Amino acid sequence: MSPVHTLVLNNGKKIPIVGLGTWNSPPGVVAQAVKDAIDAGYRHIDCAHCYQNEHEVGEGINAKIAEGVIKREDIFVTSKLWNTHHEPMDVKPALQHTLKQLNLSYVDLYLIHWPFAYQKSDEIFPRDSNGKILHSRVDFVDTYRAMEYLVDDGLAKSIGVSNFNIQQLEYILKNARIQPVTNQIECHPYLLNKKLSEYCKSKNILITAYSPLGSPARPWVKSDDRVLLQEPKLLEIAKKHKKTPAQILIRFQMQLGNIVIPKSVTKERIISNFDVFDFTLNESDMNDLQNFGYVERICPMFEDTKHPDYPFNDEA
Ligand SMILES: NC(=O)C1=CN([C@@H]2O[C@H](COP(=O)(O)OP(=O)(O)OC[C@H]3O[C@@H](n4cnc5c(N)ncnc54)[C@H](OP(=O)(O)O)[C@@H]3O)[C@@H](O)[C@H]2O)C=CC1
Ligand SMILES: O=C1CO[C@H](CO)[C@@H](O)[C@@H]1O
Repeated sequence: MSPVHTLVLNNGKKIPIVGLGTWNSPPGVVAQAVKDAIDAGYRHIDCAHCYQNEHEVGEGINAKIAEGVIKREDIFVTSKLWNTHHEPMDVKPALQHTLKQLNLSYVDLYLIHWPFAYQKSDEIFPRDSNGKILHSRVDFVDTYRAMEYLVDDGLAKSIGVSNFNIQQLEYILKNARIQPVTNQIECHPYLLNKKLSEYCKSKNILITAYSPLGSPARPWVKSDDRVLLQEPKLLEIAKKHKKTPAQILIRFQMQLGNIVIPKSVTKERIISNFDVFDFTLNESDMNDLQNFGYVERICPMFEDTKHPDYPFNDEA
């Protein structure tokens, strides 16, 4: 097995650069995907309560621990606090529920999934009788303080945030006792998030890039007929390096200095998406990949735009 390629978080802990995404990975399929990923060399799995498959993800991880392929400490497991559990008193029970689902005693990283809160509910998207999402106001610094206690308790080795904008990060940093180690955000050539990335870099907060392949399973948000994985310039770069377009997009994130979490439940893709350590994109490739122009946000959470903590009102 080749060495695990890692970056160092601002608390000195290591995080494997390439992780397996699990959103939209169906129960009945995802446990095998996790096992295939671990066999292929992945040592980082990105999960979330709202993906509703943590039980099966845990099955995959624990099967590989039981087989002796990995030990618990060899694998980096991330989960995320969902919007319905932002009240400080709900934070620890939410992680305890996730740990029970995963059948693990700690996560390596726990993130606030979004800065905005929904009303407490067992539903992922609680709605009123008109179908409108039931928002609530919880100061996310209060939520974050409850996250800090999870580190004290040893239930989460590191904590961080996801989908936070610069102002929201500044507010966290002003009040944090434990620095967030990462901001997990959408990042790919159609949405580079340059200002936010530069800000995070200046604060020693790593970017974890989600939807790095342009999330092709979300055609419903596309108002344009451009498909990232089929961009002519990307195909040209892939041909030149004898790599797949997906491998180029993953390598692109790595060379930006980001953690990257491509999702797949297809064994061949899981394997090939990890085969990204034996080539380098040159400066001109990197520039070309940063010149596609903004197309659109793949994960805009349109139903939440009126929430005062919605993060994307003044950034592209
Ligand atoms: N914090 C947040 O708010 C968010 C976090 N995330 C995280 O990031 C992960 C990745 O983002 P996601 O939105 O899933 O999108 P990705 O950009 O990772 O794309 C995943 C899709 O691409 C397909 N695919 C995978 N590999 C290849 C390949 N080599 N060639 C062609 N198609 C491929 C997959 O299909 P198949 O599985 O059928 O192979 C799947 O449909 C998520 O799974 C989740 O863990 C995502 C969105 C928001
Ligand atoms: O992580 C995520 C995956 O996609 C979901 C649906 O768009 C989002 O709600 C969530 O943030």
